Amino acid sequence: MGSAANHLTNSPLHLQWPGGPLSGTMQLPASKSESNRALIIQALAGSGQLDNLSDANDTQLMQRLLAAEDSAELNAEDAGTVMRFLTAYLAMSGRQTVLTGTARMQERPIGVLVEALRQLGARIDYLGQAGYPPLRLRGRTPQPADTDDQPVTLQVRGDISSQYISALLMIGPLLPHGLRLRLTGKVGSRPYLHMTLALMRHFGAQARDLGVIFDVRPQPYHPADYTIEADWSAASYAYALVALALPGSTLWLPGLRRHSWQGDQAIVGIMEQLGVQTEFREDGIKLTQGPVATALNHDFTDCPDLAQTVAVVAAALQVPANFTGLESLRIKETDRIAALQTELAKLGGKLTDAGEGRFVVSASDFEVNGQTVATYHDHRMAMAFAPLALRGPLTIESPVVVRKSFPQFWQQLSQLGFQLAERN
Ligand SMILES: O=C(O)C1=C[C@@H](OP(=O)(O)O)[C@@H](O)[C@H](O)C1
Ligand SMILES: C=C(OP(=O)(O)O)C(=O)O
Repeated sequence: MGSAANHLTNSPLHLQWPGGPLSGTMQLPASKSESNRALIIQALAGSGQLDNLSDANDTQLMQRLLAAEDSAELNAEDAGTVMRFLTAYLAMSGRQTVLTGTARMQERPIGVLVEALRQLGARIDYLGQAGYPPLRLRGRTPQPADTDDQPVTLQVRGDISSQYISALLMIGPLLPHGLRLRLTGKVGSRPYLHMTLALMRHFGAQARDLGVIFDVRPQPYHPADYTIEADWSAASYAYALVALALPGSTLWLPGLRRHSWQGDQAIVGIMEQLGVQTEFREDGIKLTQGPVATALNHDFTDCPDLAQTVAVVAAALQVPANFTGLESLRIKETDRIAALQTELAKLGGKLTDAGEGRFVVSASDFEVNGQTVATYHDHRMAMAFAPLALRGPLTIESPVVVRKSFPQFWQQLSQLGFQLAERN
């Protein structure tokens, strides 16, 4: 399918729902988080078959850069996992290269990871602002710790991005005596750390969460096969569709598992309160409608990527909501708090900073009537707002942004019956 049919362009995309309940199947992409971990671990483990790798740009990019790892410069674009996981992988293998990314990536911090890798002997320079990409990797000097028989213990902040910790964990089995990470601060996105450990163990490593300490033994990976699960973060947009659609709407989502390694499966419980029921079947889940709660409270510390979807649905359904754990949203593809505030306001919704980490979602006259939603180079802005087209005509700017995690997103909406037209 070419990019024109998928609307992977910068022309604003006009969305309209012809009316009536929604039903059908949404084919989800594979999890980019699982895919990108499996690719790094496979590169360290040797052969083994990875099935259902994501077609997301973040994963295609990881594959391309791993295949080109001897290049003088590698561009991780806007992919956080690619930037962070490759930094650790390449630094530990002593590569000399430059790792860069988009202008936004150059504003996303990486100092915690670089500092930890330096303690493991990696020689890394900042080519721009200290603490941010681009980075020059200049090989690795073996550290005295390599000759002790104790694992290296590093203290790592857990309150900026869990991706630094995942990146370090995955190289742990290669260190002569393993690695111990002592996490400090409020640890965000912890389920992503457990996904990392689960995949590492699948490929033969010994790695455990001991609470404050994560412990990786110096046991090498072995090759294994793995089939990537469908993406629960992407599933959140299907939940939003069912929450916003007329009574009697249903959706079938193949490829999601009851026992998932993805923390964004938390969408099941959150959306139950916003009127979506989940039925697990052997090969996927069926979404149907149910009662809507009168209010919603949720802490997004463990599942930051769901916050935009849930904020938009709560505002549209006029369910007053209290959110906490949104700290990391300001350093993602855009400042997601600011982006949500601006775009919800166009529709009559509000995201108010109530202080001490609490945000309130509210809406008085929420109406979708032809507004244009800006996307700020953020796939999740496009996909979180698009389901509102069930409530009225809507235009999404720069629909191409979805390619980061869900390149078939617009095609899937079209197959469900949405009318899509590019505006120039
Ligand atoms: O490890 C991962 O695959 C991810 C971790 C999370 O980032 P943070 O740890 O920076 O919150 C999440 O937001 C991102 O989309 C994917
Ligand atoms: C934050 C995200 O990705 P990353 O940090 O990997 O760029 C995301 O996909 O929402």
